[in-house]
Amino acid sequence: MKAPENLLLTTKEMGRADRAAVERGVPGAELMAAAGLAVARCVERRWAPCRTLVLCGPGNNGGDGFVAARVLAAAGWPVRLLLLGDRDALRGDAAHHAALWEGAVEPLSEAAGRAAVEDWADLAIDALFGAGLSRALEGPAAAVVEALNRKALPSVAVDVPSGLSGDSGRPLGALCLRATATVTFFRKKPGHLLLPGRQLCGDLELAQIGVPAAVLEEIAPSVWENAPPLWRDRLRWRDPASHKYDFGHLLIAGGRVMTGAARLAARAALRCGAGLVSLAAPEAARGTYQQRLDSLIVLPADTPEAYAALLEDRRKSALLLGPGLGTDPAARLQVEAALASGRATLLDADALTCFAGAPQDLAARRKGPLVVTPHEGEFARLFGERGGDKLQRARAAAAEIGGTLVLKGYDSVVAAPDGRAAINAAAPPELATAGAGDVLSGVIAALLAQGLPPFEAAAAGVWIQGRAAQDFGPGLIADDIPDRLPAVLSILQAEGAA
Ligand SMILES: NC(=O)C1=CN([C@@H]2O[C@H](COP(=O)(O)OP(=O)(O)OC[C@H]3O[C@@H](n4cnc5c(N)ncnc54)[C@H](O)[C@@H]3O)[C@@H](O)[C@H]2O)[C@@H](O)CC1
Ligand SMILES: Nc1ncnc2c1ncn2[C@@H]1O[C@H](COP(=O)(O)OP(=O)(O)O)[C@@H](O)[C@H]1O
Ligand SMILES: [K+]
Repeated sequence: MKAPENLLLTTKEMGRADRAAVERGVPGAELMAAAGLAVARCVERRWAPCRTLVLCGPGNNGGDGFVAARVLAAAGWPVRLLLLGDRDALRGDAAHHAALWEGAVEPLSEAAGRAAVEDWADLAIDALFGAGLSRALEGPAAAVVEALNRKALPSVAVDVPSGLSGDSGRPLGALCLRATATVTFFRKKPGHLLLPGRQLCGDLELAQIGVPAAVLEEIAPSVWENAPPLWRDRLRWRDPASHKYDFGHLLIAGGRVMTGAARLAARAALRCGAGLVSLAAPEAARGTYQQRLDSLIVLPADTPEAYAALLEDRRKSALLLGPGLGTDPAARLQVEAALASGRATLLDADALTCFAGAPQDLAARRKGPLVVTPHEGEFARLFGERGGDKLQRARAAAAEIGGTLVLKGYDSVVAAPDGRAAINAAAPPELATAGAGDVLSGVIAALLAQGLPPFEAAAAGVWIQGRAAQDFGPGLIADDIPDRLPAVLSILQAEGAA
């Protein structure tokens, strides 16, 4: 299985992993002991001993809390433990570890929870609900989470902050803990990476607790955190025998007015290793396109027919349309010609708007590999308002158009039509600037031109663009990104060779 270390598990899949581990002879109580120990170690690493309130729920998340409380108390920390529900109602491994806790078990009522937070605790461990949360927080759990958030008390959440869905990254009701840190086990969940979950988790730590990686084979999950192991071996590097045509020829369609967008894409594509980059443009704009980028080939395309004629050269291995293209009928005809050519095609921005409200038309015209890169606004324009979380919407839309879809943002989702998906968690918010998406489209299109399959090209492109913008800080503009791409590529090349 590809990149198993980056796989994300839904809460249901994590439950299966847990059961599969037990079936393979790893006792559940040991998994819980390791989970609680990891939580305690996280606390010890981050804070000096201080008054620590452990909030335990009625399920196994609470069981982890009992273990963490025991470890910290044994190390001399002042610990109070408040339990939601009846101690006698605890089952299985949670009951086992509760029995090993020698301190007091105080009932968690609304008043007791609030008072402990307001008058006593320096720090809280949230072991109320994890994967088993099935509805909005209410009663004492809601009251204590509300008090924690109001006081902004430092907190470590076990598995997920209570109130959050580990699958969607959204709170199940109005309330969710805003944790300082979250410790999760075996593999991350989509809700740890999707917004707002990623921010509600605070710093995320992943702990290995003894679940054997082999259980992943029977579960066969298909969602990953986007990272190089998923696609690094597909990247192409030059060697002494290399010829520019080995690295593909990308053709970008340039519009008449917004010429900066396609220029940004072209510069990024050249920096990302495409052997040749050509830009087809109407006469009025050709001079502008040629400025400041001598390695770009500018070709005449005054009509959709002239553009289509350029596609007869079979060496053009990928097509990019959208940035600055315009949305007039001629633009739509150009996009149709590209789709009909069967060439690997990336559609962004205006090229997607040409199919507003009619994704079925796009799907019907597609003859070859396709990547589309909408932001939320373009997504809504193309597909209409859709329900579901970001991951669900991206996967459904990708299946519908038969192409790979990148739903952009801080938590970009890359979804393939076969159900594979990657969630990106390595993009700085400074990318929220005009033209950053044009750079992304150039990066992905360059990888398509070099022969990467659409899902890998899109996932790699999203990661590479994010990394190139990392650590720049305030003031980043899209023009800064292309020239920072080579450094990212050098690192990837070195890692691949290692
Ligand atoms: N590999 C694993 O899966 C492991 C899981 N462990 C822990 O086990 C947790 C999952 O345990 P559970 O499945 O028991 O689930 P939880 O402990 O998250 O919660 C389940 C319980 O809460 C109740 N409940 C759900 N929503 C409620 C609400 N809004 N108000 C009141 N009660 C509510 C349910 O009826 C059930 O009794 C994980 O999050 C993790 O912390 C660890 O013990 C280690 C191993
Ligand atoms: N808050 C954010 N954090 C991280 N990345 C972001 C954020 N907002 C936007 N981006 C990224 O910046 C790029 C913006 O693309 P887009 O909205 O198409 O802009 P434009 O059309 O101006 O180029 C995308 O790669 C997107 O994922
Ligand atoms: K929790």
